[in-house]
Amino acid sequence: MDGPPDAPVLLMINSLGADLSMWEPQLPALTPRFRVIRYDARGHGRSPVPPGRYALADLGRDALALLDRLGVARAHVCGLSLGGMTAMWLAAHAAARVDRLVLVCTSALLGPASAWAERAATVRAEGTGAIADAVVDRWVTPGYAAAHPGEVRRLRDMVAATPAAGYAGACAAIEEMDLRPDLPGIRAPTLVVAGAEDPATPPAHGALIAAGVPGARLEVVSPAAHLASYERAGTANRLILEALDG
Ligand SMILES: O=C(O)CC1=CCC(=O)O1
Repeated sequence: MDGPPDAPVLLMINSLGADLSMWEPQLPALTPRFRVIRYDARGHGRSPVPPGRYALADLGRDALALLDRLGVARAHVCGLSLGGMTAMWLAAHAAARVDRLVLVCTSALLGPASAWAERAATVRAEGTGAIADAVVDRWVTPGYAAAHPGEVRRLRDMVAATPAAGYAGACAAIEEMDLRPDLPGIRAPTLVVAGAEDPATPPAHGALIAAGVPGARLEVVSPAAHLASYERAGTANRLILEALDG
């Protein structure tokens, strides 16, 4: 946890193939105002890696268990991609625990299901190293990659360090997810952030969420690919602060 102990709590949830370090570019801007809780989603980073397929509800209940353990009754929630899906699940199924929502480069329905099954099978057979380059190609724009080779190596290493069973288990959660019916019931004030050049969850996915959640607002950041909060940290931080402070 980072930030003043008595500040409002902000829970940040990582994407598929990432760990809690993906939020490091947010810390200098957010920790003066918020008690920031970052954690590794199940199957990722240093969290346990249960065998088998995960469901989005598993990931959501993990987040609730963490809040319970930390004695946090209610938090703002910010998630990117799979983390954003978990955040939407929380807002829909545990509304009393969620204050405001920031959904970054995410989707309410991310098909085709067969692609997730195939990716999981590849990872189980060959490891996460086999897909790491392709994943990072979707995370940052070519311009950013050319200018920041060290960051690209770091991101690639993060993907490759994700346990294969955890990555594959989380693919199943995306394969089976359809949050579209939940969107109209979300009452948390919601900001949706999309990356204009995101090939994984293009802005149309963010637009669908913003159209479905009452009162939600969409911001499209450019140039930015899937890891928009990493590539365009300054813009993302400003938007997050506006959404949570407003
Ligand atoms: O790796 C990708 O294709 C992008 C992605 C989808 C869900 C997620 O968390 O990352």
